[in-house]
Amino acid sequence: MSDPAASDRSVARAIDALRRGWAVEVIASDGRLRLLAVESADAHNLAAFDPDSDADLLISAARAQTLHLANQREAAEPEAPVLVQRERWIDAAGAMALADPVQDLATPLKGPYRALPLPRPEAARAALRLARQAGILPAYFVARGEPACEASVAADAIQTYDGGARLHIATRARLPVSTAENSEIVAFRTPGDPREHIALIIGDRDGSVPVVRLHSECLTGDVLGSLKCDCGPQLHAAMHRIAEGGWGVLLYLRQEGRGIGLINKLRAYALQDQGFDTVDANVRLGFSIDARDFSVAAQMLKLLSIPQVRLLTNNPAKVAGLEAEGIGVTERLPLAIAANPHNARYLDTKRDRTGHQL
Ligand SMILES: Nc1nc2c(ncn2[C@@H]2O[C@H](COP(=O)(O)OP(=O)(O)OP(=O)(O)O)[C@@H](O)[C@H]2O)c(=O)[nH]1
Ligand SMILES: [Zn+2]
Repeated sequence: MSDPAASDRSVARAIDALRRGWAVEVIASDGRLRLLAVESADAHNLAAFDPDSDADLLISAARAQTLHLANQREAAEPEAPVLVQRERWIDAAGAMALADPVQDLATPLKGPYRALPLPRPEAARAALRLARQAGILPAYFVARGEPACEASVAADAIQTYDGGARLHIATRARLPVSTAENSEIVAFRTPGDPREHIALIIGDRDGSVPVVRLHSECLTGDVLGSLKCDCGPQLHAAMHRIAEGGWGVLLYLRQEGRGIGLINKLRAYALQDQGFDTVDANVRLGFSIDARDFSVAAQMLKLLSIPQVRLLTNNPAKVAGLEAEGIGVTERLPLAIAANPHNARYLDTKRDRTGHQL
């Protein structure tokens, strides 16, 4: 598809369809797959999609490995697709138990499952990517027949999908906050993504390079005061640091759960309750360790006419993400928060496994 807007539109429609439990067709150079997301399947839509109960299941290699389906060549790469033969006893709930590692303790695995050769790997890979973009578990029923599909999308469109294209400032207003009475909120909108990012500009622009914080949304930490992470205290510490420096900007990015969405983050928490760390939990669910794209933050800074920043972060990926998009990071300012018994392991894992520095 040559028109980027039309291409993004087809992906947006497919994402919407998946979340609603509607069938989607993914078309690649190696063929087409007709798919129903396991997460949004129920007896009703599954019967319409798969009247003969012979649809196979597509899952991530990470999940296949947990299910001991190790006979897949691609199993070394956790996000790769694996096709599993659907046994007749696997209904919608059974498929969810197969797809969702959180249920493993409550629903001892029935198995054995049988992996099948993957006839259309390019289409399958694109389909799993699409599920991750939709914030649902990367797991599908794959029709053998030709059920009607609500949306049809090309693998190339999924690959190049840019939900953040055409970001613009939608509105701005004064917003006195407890940390800084002299603040202004700026709201951003993009047609392809319902997530509305915001910037809080603290103080008056004075020509100096501003202190900037990129904060990824964390409902549990920011709003509920969760002790499992450091987000809430980091958010407030950052606002104080910016206010002390005279002027600066907090970018509040709606990238919940490092970009996998709230529900999948809570699934990761359930796996952490079972002993997995934050990195392994993401991978076990079939996601990458960090699914965020910091280029949206760079776009926001450009729209605010801020070419250079002093960045409050321990995460080198944020520095690299801004610099890759042409924002100068003149200084990195660490943002350390005292650990508590609930988040000590999380903070250690960030340091040891995701390259966070202090
Ligand atoms: N998937 C997942 N996300 C988590 C977990 N704990 C916290 N998060 C999310 O991680 C993100 C943390 O965001 P930030 O504090 O901005 O980023 P950071 O990578 O920690 O980097 P700095 O704080 O800047 O050093 C938020 O989106 C949280 O919702 C977890 O266990 N799993
Ligand atoms: Zn958090």
